[in-house]
Amino acid sequence: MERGDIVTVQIEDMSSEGQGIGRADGLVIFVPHTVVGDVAEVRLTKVKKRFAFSHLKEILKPSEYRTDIEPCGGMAEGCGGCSFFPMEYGLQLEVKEKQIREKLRRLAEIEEPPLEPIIGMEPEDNNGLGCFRYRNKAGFPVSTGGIITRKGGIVENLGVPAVGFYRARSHEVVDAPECYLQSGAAMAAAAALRQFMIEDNITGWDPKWEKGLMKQLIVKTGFRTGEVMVILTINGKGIPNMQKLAEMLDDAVYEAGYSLESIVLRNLKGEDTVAAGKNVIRDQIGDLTFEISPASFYQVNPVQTERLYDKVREYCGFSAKADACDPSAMPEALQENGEKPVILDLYCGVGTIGLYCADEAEQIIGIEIVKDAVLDANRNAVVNGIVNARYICGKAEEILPLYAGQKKDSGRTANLKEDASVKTDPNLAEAISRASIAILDPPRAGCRPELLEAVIDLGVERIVYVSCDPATLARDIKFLGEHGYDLQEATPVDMFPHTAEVETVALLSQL
Ligand SMILES: C[S@@+](CC[C@H](N)C(=O)[O-])C[C@H]1O[C@@H](n2cnc3c(N)ncnc32)[C@H](O)[C@@H]1O
Repeated sequence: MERGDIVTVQIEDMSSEGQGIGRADGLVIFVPHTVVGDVAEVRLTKVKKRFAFSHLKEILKPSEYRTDIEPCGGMAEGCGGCSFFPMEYGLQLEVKEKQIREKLRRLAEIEEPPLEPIIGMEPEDNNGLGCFRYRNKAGFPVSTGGIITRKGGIVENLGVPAVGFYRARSHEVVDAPECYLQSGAAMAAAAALRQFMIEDNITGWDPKWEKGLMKQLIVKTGFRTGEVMVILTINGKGIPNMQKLAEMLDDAVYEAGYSLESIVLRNLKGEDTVAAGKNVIRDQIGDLTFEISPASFYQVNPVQTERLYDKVREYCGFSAKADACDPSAMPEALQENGEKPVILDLYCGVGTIGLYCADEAEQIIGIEIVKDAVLDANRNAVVNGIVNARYICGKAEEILPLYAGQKKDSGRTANLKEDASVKTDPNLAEAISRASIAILDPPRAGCRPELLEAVIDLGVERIVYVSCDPATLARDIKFLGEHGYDLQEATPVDMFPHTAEVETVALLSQL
């Protein structure tokens, strides 16, 4: 078969990027915008030895698993964000669970992975919106279809402002007056910015010439507090008529039922300046309050975050948040004397997971690379009256090995590994040497081997691994398995309905 051939395929499976997978003439064929059970006519666009990519020409027979919900305006325009949207939500969950099982089989080499059923969203979640409008963070790229520089240096827009999303597999910005995933506050702020750009003839970022003012709008919403932060990434020092924009954003967010608490300008180097209001917004998870800075990570699906963190508590050996610690579920060494464990919260962000478990810990020690997030984490401990949490700013894979090295070399302190830039604190070193639980929640790339080796050297009893990429999770589980930590159980949590993304929490312990 070759490029340009027209082929009929039955879709049998889904790829981790959300494309349908069919077979013809011994070739695996990836087909966008299809669902398991569809029969589709496709044109091959790239043909390799074993697989081919294709363009969907026509659905000849629709799958029974197709949703009957109309796509939103953005999707109709080609927004590539919701690749799982055509599938009924129940099938989305099945596909995600299957993908994790297969990754654990293939990459972690576990024949029968101990995988629990995926935790999906319920129809009554999110004030009855179920698995829609669940996101508390929206990032809208901005464009005016390019810009042109006239004689005399006057810069003009070539098109009208689009505040939206990238077209699938491209950097073209698609305007999206509607999106099924974003909060009302995010969509209202996007509409206000679009209107302001039209009225005040503001230029949009043009990547070709690296010119134009407005590059990106980010809206963070505290679902439990209603507080909203708007971050505008701009190519310049300020926005002409900023006061007018601030008022338009404030009115729009208020009308949507939220409260605009902060407007931040971010330059192209990623440096933030508060243009109006506060430098943080607040939100709540369970009975705890969190302050979140512009640059800090915060989980995007608040309903599922509580379920995710409750699963983390369960895997740490703690019972549900409101109940007392269940001693029979605690790490063995701690069961005898009823001691509480020292918990490492690695890649801790604003401290959420560790602080959520702090009532059952002797001490929480968090490590995080983003300085503002570490400052947030320290304040969040204080805001919640938590006194047993400490935070270190730096790369987890550099900091933890320094401390783990001390435990390994104990008795030979003269030979301690020392890094000129990072001084180890003897009190922290003593606490870290007694850590019995390590919570790992790395970015998509997973953990560096140096970090995993340090966790292994510390000899913790439990590793609770929270992952947003099943492939790197499976790779790290394999590594940990080779060093004495067995996968006991894993639970997928659907943090990102309608997209191909999925979160997993895994419990590993020593053999
Ligand atoms: C997936 S987030 C998890 C944050 C937090 N546990 C939560 O639930 O909100 C990953 C965090 O790791 C941080 N990070 C990324 N690379 C890191 C590194 N090498 N060392 C420490 N932290 C890192 C990011 O800034 C981010 O806050």
